[in-house]
Amino acid sequence: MPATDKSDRTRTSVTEQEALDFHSQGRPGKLEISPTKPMATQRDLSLAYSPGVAVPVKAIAEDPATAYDYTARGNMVAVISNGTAILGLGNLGALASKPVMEGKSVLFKRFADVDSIDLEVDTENVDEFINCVRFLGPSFGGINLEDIKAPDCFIIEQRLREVMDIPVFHDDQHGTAIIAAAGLINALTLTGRDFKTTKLVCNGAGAAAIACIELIKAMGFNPQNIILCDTKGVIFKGRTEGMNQWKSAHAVETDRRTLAEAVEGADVFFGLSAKGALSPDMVRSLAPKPIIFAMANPDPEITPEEVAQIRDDAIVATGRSDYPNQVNNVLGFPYIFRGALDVRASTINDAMKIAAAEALASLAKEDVPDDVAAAYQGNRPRFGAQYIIPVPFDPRLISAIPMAVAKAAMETGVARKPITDLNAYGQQLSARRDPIASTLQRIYERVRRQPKRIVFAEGEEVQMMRSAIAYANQQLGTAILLGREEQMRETAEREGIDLDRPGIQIVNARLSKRVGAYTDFLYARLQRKGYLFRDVQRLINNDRNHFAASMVALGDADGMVTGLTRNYSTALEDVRRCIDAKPGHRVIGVSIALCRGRTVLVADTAVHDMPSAEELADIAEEAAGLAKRLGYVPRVAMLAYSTFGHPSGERSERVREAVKILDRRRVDFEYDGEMAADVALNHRVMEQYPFCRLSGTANVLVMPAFHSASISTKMLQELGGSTVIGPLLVGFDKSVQIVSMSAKDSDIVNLAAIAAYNAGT
Ligand SMILES: NC(=O)C1=CN([C@@H]2O[C@H](COP(=O)(O)OP(=O)(O)OC[C@H]3O[C@@H](n4cnc5c(N)ncnc54)[C@H](OP(=O)(O)O)[C@@H]3O)[C@@H](O)[C@H]2O)C=CC1
Ligand SMILES: CC(=O)C(=O)O
Ligand SMILES: [Mg+2]
Repeated sequence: MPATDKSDRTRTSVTEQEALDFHSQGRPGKLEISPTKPMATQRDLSLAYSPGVAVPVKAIAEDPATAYDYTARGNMVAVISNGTAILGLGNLGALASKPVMEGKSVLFKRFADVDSIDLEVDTENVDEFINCVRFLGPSFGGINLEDIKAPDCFIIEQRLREVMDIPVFHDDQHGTAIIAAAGLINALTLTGRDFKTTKLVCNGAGAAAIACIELIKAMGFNPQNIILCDTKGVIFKGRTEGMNQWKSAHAVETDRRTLAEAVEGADVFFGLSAKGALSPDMVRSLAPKPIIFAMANPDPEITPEEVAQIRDDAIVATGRSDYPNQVNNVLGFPYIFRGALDVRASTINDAMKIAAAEALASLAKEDVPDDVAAAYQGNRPRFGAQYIIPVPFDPRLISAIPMAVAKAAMETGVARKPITDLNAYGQQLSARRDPIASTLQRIYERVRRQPKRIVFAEGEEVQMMRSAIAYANQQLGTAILLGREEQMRETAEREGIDLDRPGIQIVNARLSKRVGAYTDFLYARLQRKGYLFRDVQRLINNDRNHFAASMVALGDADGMVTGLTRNYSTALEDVRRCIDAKPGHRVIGVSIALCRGRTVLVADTAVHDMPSAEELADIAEEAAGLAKRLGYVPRVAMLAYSTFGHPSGERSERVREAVKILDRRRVDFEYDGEMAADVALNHRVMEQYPFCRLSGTANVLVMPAFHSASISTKMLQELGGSTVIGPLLVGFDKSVQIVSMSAKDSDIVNLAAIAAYNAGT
C-alpha cells in the first residue's frame, strides 16, 4: 500500500514497504559511529586511552576552549526530542520519534558534514527534560531540539538557552521560520506585495507557527495583518479557551472566528497544523494571486493538485520533497549549524536567522548553473511561481547559508572564533560537498529527461519487483519484469506489492511472441560455437538472462539488470553469449568507491583476470571514458606494488608496459605509473616523485589484476567504511548491468538507472 494518498500515486513517491525496507535492510536504522583515529596497536591504545588521554584531559581542564581542538565536540550536534509532536503525526512518544531524529542526524551529515547523534528523552515533564539536556552541554557543539509540542518547547528552549553556552535551536520553530520567511520574501516579490500591507492567516499556533510569525514580524511584517488560528479557530483578543501566553502575544482585534472567515480575502495562508485543514472553498475565498504555504508533514493542509483544480493564480509550497517549492527546515538546520559551529557561536540569534533567510531567498533568484541543474531533475528552474526556494540538494547551499550565518554571528559579537579569511572559508565549505551525490543526481536527472525501458531479468524475485517499482516511481522509465506472471502475482500479493501501476510491465518469457525471434538471433550467434538449435531454444525458454539480453540486443528493451540469483561471472557469461563489446571497446567493470567525501573509480573489478599490458591500457581508456561521462576530469594511476621501478619485479613489468602503450596511443587524459596506491592517493607521498605526470591525486585506479581490484574494493567497503557502487559494466554494445547477489534495493535501482543512462548516451 502506498504511504501516500491515491491521488499522489503518479508522483515520485515511496511505498510503505519501501520505507520499512529502507530502514531495516543491512544494519537497522540510518546511523553508525565510526572512529577517526586508528585503534590498532598498543601505542594507539595508549594514546587514545590511558595513559595518553590524560594529557588532553588536563589541557581541557585548564582551558575549556581546547575541547574544540582535542575532541569531536566542535562538529557534533545532538538532535533531541521527546516525541510529543512528531512531524504532524502528533504525540507518539520518544521511541517512535527515533526514525525522524536519526533522519535529522544523517541530514546534518549529508548536507553540511556536521556529525550528529539523536537522543530521545522519555519524559513529557518540562523540568525533567530540561535537566536531562542541560547537563549534556560538554558533549556537543550545539543542541537541535526537535518535534517537541508547544507550548512546552518554548519553555524548554528558553531555559536551555539561558543555562547552556552553546547554540540551542528548536528546529521546528526557527528552522521552519527561516525557510518560510525566505519563501515568503520571494513569493511577495513575485506577486508585487510587501511586508506592510499583505494580509496573512496562519493555521496552527504551535511551535512552528508561533516562530514563523515572530520571525516575519521581526523582519517588518505588519502585526495587525496577521491572524493566527488553532483547533479552536481564530485567536482573537479576549479569547480564553485553549490559550497560552505565546498565543495571546499574537491575538488580534477581529470579529472573525473560524478559519473559513479568517482566510476570506487573505493574501497569504501559512499552514503549520495538520493534513487537509484548508478546504477548497477556503482556497476559493483567498485574494487574487494567493500565496499558500501548506507546510504540515507528511501531508499538507491542501495539496498543490487540489489547489490547481480550483484556481491557477496561486503560488503553492509544501513541506514535501515531491512537489515544487519545498518549504522544509531541512534547507536550514544543517547549514545554520555549520555556520554557527565554524565560528564557535555561543548562540543562534535573530540576526543569524534573518541572514540565513535572506541568503536562501537570494539564491532562488540566481541563475542555476550547469553543475547545479542536476539537483533540479533536469527542469532547470527559473525564479517564479514554481521555484521560490532552492531544493535541499542544491550544492550552492553549503557555501551560501553557513557563510551568511557565520558573518552575522561575527557582526553581532557571538562568534567565539571569528573567521579571518572568508575566501578560504568559502573554499572549505565547497569542499564539504559530496561529489557522488551530484554524480548520481546527474544520472537520474538525465534518465528522467529520456526515460528508458529496463528489463529486470529476475522479475520473480521480490527484491527485483521492489526495485522495479522504485525505478518506475522515480519516473526513470518503464521497468519490465521478466518471469512467470502467475508466480510473480502470487509473490506480489503475499508481499503486499502492487504491480498494476504505471511504469511496470510484465513479460512472461514462455508466452512471448518474440521467443522465435530471440531463438533465431541467438542461434545465429552460437551455431558455430557448439550449440544446437534445441540448446538455444532451451536457453531462451528457460533462462531469464538469455531472454533479457536478447530483448536488449533486438531493441525490445533499452537495457537490463540482473545478478541477484546467479554469481557474477555466470551472469556475465550468459550476457556475453547475446551481446558483444562495442566495436573498438573492451568490456570491463568499474567500481565507484566513495570515502570521506572523495570518489575514486577502480577498474577492472569484473572481467579480466590477469590483464596483459595491452588489456591494462584498454582498461585505463575505458575507465577514463566512464570518468569523463560522469563529469570527472580523469587522473589515471596504473597501480602496482612498486613505484616507478622500485622494487623491481616481473609483475610490475606489465603495468610499466601498459603506460608505454598509452604513451604510444597518445590518449587525451592524464595517466602515470606504475605506482603504489599511497603514491596515487596521497599528495604528500606523490610529491616525492616530482616527475609524476598526474596533476593531482588519482581519481581512477587501474588495478594490475582482478584479484587486487576485487580484494581492495571489498576491503574498502568492509574496513574503510566506503560506499562502493558497482562494478558498473562498460564497453558493451548494449546496456547491461549485473548486480552482486547481496545487492540491496538501492544498489539495484542505482544500477538500473546507470543502465538507462548508458543506453541513452
Ligand atoms: N515544513 C516544515 O519544515 C515543518 C512543518 N511542520 C509541521 O507543522 C505542523 C505543526 O508542528 P509543530 O508546530 O511542531 O506542532 P505543535 O504541536 O507545536 O503545534 C500544532 C499546532 O497545530 C494546531 N492544529 C493541529 N491541528 C489543527 C487543525 N486541524 N486546525 C487548526 N489547527 C490545528 C494545534 O492547535 P492547538 O494549539 O489548538 O492544539 C497547535 O497549535 C506539523 O504538521 C508539522 O509537520 C513543523 C515543523 C517544520
Ligand atoms: C520538517 C519537520 O521538522 C516537521 O515536520 O516536524
Ligand atoms: Mg520537526
